[in-house]
Amino acid sequence: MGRSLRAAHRHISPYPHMSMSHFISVEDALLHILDAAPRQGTERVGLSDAPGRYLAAPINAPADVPAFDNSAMDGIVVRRDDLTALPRTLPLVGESAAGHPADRELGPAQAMRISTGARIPQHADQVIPRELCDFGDGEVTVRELPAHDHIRRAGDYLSQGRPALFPGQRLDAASIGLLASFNIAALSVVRRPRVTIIATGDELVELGQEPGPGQLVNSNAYMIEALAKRCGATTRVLPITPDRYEAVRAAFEEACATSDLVLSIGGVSVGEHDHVRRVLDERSSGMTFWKIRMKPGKPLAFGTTEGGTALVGLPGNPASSFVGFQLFVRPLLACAQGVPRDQASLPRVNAVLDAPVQGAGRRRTYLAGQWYAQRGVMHFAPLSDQSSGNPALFAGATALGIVEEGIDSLSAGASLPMLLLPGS
Ligand SMILES: Nc1nc2c(c(=O)[nH]1)N[C@H]1C(S)=C(S)[C@@H](COP(=O)(O)OP(=O)(O)OC[C@H]3O[C@@H](n4cnc5c(N)ncnc54)[C@H](O)[C@@H]3O)O[C@H]1N2
Ligand code: MOO
Repeated sequence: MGRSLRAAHRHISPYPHMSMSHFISVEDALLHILDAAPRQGTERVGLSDAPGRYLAAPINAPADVPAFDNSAMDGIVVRRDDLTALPRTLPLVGESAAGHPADRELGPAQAMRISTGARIPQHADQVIPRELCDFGDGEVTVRELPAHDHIRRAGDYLSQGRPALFPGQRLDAASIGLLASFNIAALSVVRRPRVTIIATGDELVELGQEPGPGQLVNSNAYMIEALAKRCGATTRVLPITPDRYEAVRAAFEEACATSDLVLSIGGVSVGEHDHVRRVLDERSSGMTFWKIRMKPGKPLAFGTTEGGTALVGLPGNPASSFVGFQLFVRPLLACAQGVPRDQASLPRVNAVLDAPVQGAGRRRTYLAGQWYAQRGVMHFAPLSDQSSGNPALFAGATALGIVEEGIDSLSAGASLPMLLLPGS
């Protein structure tokens, strides 16, 4: 794939006179990126270190769940055949409590106290919740027969050997609980992708330094690092790289040696000091594209090295970097960790727009906003200043509203799709 796309890319002039029809669509860009997602190896981790990791191999139930027939209610346990006529009084012959199963079987015309989760004694086949019983001295009267037997049979939830968790599944609290119930203390997960972040720009100063005239803090590196960590990666942020071709090339060289993914920030547009694209092209065995029909985030470069490292050049504007990450890098990191493609992107739902918004002609527009639900209907409230240079834009955003290509404006009340941003 790389070779033919590289050829296609070479055929197209990549510079400013490039027409909009040569820009790649968001969907095509994503397909190319996911085709090149680096494959991660696996490693073993203890259960406490497993939350948020991605399962490497299926986990089958090692035994029936539940492991033994047990009661779903507090009450008594009887033989159903003894309750053909009600009310019926039966002698209480013992108890099966959780953790203390009865040491005897249940005989005919007998009842036994039982608690939720306690083992069903042999020959018993009906639990009666205590609300349907009257207790006397050493006996119990059953007033009513419930419709259900209130017994959780061995293997009802999962039978031994059945697949319970699947490769690519992110280990959340519930799956960690299930693994613990299987008595699994260590397991195989996908190795975390190693991401190196290269911020380029002579105007940048390191966090904690005082910006001089015309300078600003390298804030994007921290935003991108936070996002990459949230997506399961380990991260390394290189010192700020000046706007010199040799410096950008050296930074990429260093990063590629130890990374599954190199993310650069800035210097990817057409300015005289923008060197990322050239370096990325030189390092790639198949640079796949450069410009995407979207706003913000139009200049986004992608390639892969001979060694399989993915290279993404994110634009420098904070909103452009953020959107580029959410649309392309998030799914790339998810797929690299085994998530199926159709689950790798942000969830998309339809919403009602709260205020009028502008589109961007032939580019698809992504708007920062907040979602809320009112009477079962999802709404999208766009934030006020949608400038891609605004570092405050996405700080309060919970959704990305989408204005499709070719739509110049949408009025309040219009329907639009939106992507839901996960909290991070
Ligand atoms: N003649 C043209 N100029 C520009 C075009 C174009 O098509 N023709 N595209 C514009 C668009 S759209 C974008 S997006 C930007 C992207 O440019 P770069 O990726 O080359 O980014 P820079 O020029 O390096 O920086 C843009 C902006 O972002 C600030 N920045 C950069 N890095 C950081 C960082 N790590 N932390 C915080 N802020 C950062 C930088 O100071 C600039 O203000 O190009 C347009 N220009
Ligand atoms: O693509 Mo740029 O991100 O419009 O500012």
